[in-house]
Amino acid sequence: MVNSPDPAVSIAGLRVRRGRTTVLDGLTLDIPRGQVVGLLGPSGCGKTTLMRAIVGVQRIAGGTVEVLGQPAGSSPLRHRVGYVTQAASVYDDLTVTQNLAYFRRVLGAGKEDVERAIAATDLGANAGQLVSTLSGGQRSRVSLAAALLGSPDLLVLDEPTVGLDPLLRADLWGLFHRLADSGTSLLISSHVMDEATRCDRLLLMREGRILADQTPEELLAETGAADAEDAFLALLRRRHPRHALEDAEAERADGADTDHTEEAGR
Ligand SMILES: Nc1ncnc2c1ncn2[C@@H]1O[C@H](COP(=O)(O)OP(=O)(O)OP(=O)(O)O)[C@@H](O)[C@H]1O
Repeated sequence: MVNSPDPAVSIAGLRVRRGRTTVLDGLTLDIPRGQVVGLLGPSGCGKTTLMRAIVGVQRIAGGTVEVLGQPAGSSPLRHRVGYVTQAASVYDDLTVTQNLAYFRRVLGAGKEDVERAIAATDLGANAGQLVSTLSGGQRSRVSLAAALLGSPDLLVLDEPTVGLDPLLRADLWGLFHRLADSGTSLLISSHVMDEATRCDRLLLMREGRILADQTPEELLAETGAADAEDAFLALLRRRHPRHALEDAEAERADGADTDHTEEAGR
């Protein structure tokens, strides 16, 4: 983990509408450099939308997004930001090596990058295999390998560990931390709460808002919860207005003689 005073990403007052929905409504946050930052929250809370805004492919309705000191999506960032979407974005009718050789040429990265990316994602045994014959997990690792070409300064990975077995997940988190140790900044989304403790820092998101922006240790200490899932629920009760309202309504429905001692301590 490398600390730096300049954030990798700096977001102020970000508003995004998708269709008729306001998905992000005034989001402000910084993502530090050289750390593995987890973006966690339930399905539909806006994780992908936030990532799209950071890589500069999302139309925004207001606010600013700066990446590595430049406006998100600007041309100097083209080779400095790697993005892996949830859908594998590699060619089925090419082998792993052919895919990476193609993307390397597009990016203008060095030839040695192909071998390095294959080794980092543990795809050596599959290098000569057509992507159409790979398993889902192997295929998503090819997308990740493609994102590693050219050694980007910021990697934005949308649910990279979905569908992977526990051993592969552990290997990938090991790779993420090695990349962070060498100075890469990583933003990794997941809706699997038990991945929270693998991150240097966490952004917990709910309905387009950031509920928490802290280290896993701080989150557990602050909430007194045993794990990230419980911490998330505790934060929801404390901080999320809609749930606070629902709790209050439930209490009112319970009647005037309810004992509120426990509720007050939350
Ligand atoms: N193209 C679109 N048009 C309209 N609404 C959209 C569009 N894409 C996403 N949304 C809505 O925006 C909200 C946030 O979606 P987003 O994909 O950012 O969530 P997410 O947290 O990444 O979810 P998941 O974990 O399921 O990928 C959701 O309510 C979704 O229905």
